[in-house]
Amino acid sequence: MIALKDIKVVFGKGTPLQKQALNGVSLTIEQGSFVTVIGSNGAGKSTLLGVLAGDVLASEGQILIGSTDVTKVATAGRAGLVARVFQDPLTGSCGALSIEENLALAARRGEKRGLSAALGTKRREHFRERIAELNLGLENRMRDRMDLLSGGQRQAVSLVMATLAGSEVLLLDEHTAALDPGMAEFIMKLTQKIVSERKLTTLMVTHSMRQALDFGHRTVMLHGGEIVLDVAGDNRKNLQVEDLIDMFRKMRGETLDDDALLIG
Ligand SMILES: Nc1ncnc2c1ncn2[C@@H]1O[C@H](COP(=O)(O)OP(=O)(O)OP(=O)(O)O)[C@@H](O)[C@H]1O
Repeated sequence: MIALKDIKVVFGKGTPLQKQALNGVSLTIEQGSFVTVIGSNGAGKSTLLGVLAGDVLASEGQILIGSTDVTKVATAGRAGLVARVFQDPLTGSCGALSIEENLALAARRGEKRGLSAALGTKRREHFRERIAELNLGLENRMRDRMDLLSGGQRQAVSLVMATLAGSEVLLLDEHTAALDPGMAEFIMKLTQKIVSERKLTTLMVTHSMRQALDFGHRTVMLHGGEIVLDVAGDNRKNLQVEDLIDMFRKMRGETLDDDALLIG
């Protein structure tokens, strides 16, 4: 379970560039629930994921993950609680390390022991099995450097990495946006499988209205650092992509001439 209570985030406080990125966001997400997060550029989506991951500290408010108050806990202190996959496949894994070394590091998140202790024969076999489940043939390339993989292969490995430390919360920051349509579809199927099998509490930021409605249990729209839409159940089932695009138009007070981008 995640609970955000009246979260405010101000960047550059007291400077001419002061920006209120989140303005009183309250959100409770049940264990195992999958929430899609939409909103126009600058709405506060990445900041919302940032306050959950700990790399942005809230100026006001309280954050609970399970029963732990993490409001003042920085990223390293939340590593075993929260996993994150980024838009850029190069972020979140180390290109100079092999697939199995990256997996070993991910499995050790939140712990202090080194890499060599993490790569015993049993663990190597376990990692190999997890990677074989992807059906991408990467189990035969466990000692290849990560930077030899395609963007999609790397995102697939990143998703496996996100599950290894036993975190209950998964944050997905437009993690299919840089992939071709076929690979994006593969990664979304994999995401759904992992989230439901492991009952992960998940927030997925997306610019695709289709993705926002097709995946997960609930959709939240941010605008100007506030939640302006929060739908689940039948209300969400009855929503069409066009309805969301209309809402974007109204929020922005303008006509979108790039609707195709949002539909995709
Ligand atoms: N580190 C920072 N310093 C100053 N301002 C920031 C910082 N991070 C974000 N902002 C500002 O806070 C606001 C919210 O940004 P955020 O990145 O959360 O939006 P977003 O909804 O993720 O947008 P996008 O869809 O463009 O990624 C924006 O106005 C942004 O310029």
